[in-house]
Amino acid sequence: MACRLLITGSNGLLGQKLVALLHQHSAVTLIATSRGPNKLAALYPHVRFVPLDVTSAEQVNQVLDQERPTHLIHTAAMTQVDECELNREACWLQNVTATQHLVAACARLAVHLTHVSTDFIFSGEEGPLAEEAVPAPVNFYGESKLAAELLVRASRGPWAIVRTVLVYGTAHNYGRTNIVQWVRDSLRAGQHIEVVDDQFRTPTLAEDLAQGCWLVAQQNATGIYHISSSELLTPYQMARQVADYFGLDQTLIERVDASTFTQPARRPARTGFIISKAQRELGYQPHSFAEGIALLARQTESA
Ligand SMILES: NC(=O)C1=CN([C@@H]2O[C@H](COP(=O)(O)OP(=O)(O)OC[C@H]3O[C@@H](n4cnc5c(N)ncnc54)[C@H](O)[C@@H]3O)[C@@H](O)[C@H]2O)C=CC1
Repeated sequence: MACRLLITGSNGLLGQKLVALLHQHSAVTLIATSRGPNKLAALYPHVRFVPLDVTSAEQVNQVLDQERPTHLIHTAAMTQVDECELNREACWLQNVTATQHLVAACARLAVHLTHVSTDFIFSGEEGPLAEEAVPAPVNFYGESKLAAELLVRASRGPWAIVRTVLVYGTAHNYGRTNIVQWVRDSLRAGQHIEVVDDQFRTPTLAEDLAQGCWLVAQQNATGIYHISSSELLTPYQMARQVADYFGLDQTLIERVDASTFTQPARRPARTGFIISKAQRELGYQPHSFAEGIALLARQTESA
């Protein structure tokens, strides 16, 4: 299938992984878009880049009219949960209003839209969750992402929603850490860390999420898909695996409850996904957390 794929948020973690996955694909013409300058210009000079702030309806329409994609993967979002809680207007604009613009433009031009969503639309009482589970967000980020989902689901055009969980990975010029590097670097520095053992997630390797989004777009799949790993782990269990892999001092890791931390936004306790629909229908096959650690080690350890 020849496809013109437009990616929003191409400077972000998932956006970068999608570009890395698809930049040499013979059947794909990539159009990377992002707010601000292209962070991938030096790495992938042959990939077309168009600046796009998705909160502007005018820019969205202009870029889609000009680029005429057949598929669009919408990764751009305000993703920092506490920031969303504290700055609700900006969060709504970036997560909901922007999605509204994209839904309208994609429906108008019959572009297949893959929208990326989150486990944080759920209350976290009964994970792991299947696609049919009933959403009930416990924080503003979750509310905004649920509102965006509802806009996508009401679209007259072809749409899919990929929900994911606790994404970890490394990206170029990215400035944010992840659970694997945070634990490794803290323990290497001899720092004591407190890690929660009463929240459950199925952590997602960023490369797997990119693969899942691509499988959806490539197959013109429609509907909702849960894309993560299949291992339900607490951050404490993840930290122990990281320490084990790198041969670091486990006694520096203190097991705590989430109530130890005061954070602006509440976190759902038990999410994590059942991914059998994506495995069965799309052929999605995620890495284990142990494999993800090993991959990240290869990407980030100096020789
Ligand atoms: N990272 C995680 O643990 C999880 C992420 N998700 C979802 O996955 C998707 C991708 O997340 P990540 O790549 O990890 O996030 P990220 O924060 O690394 O990337 C998001 C990108 O969107 C860009 N962006 C924000 N507002 C924009 C605008 N108005 N116009 C253009 N670009 C804009 C940001 O600058 C950033 O580069 C998001 O929809 C997020 O809600 C869902 C669950 C967990």
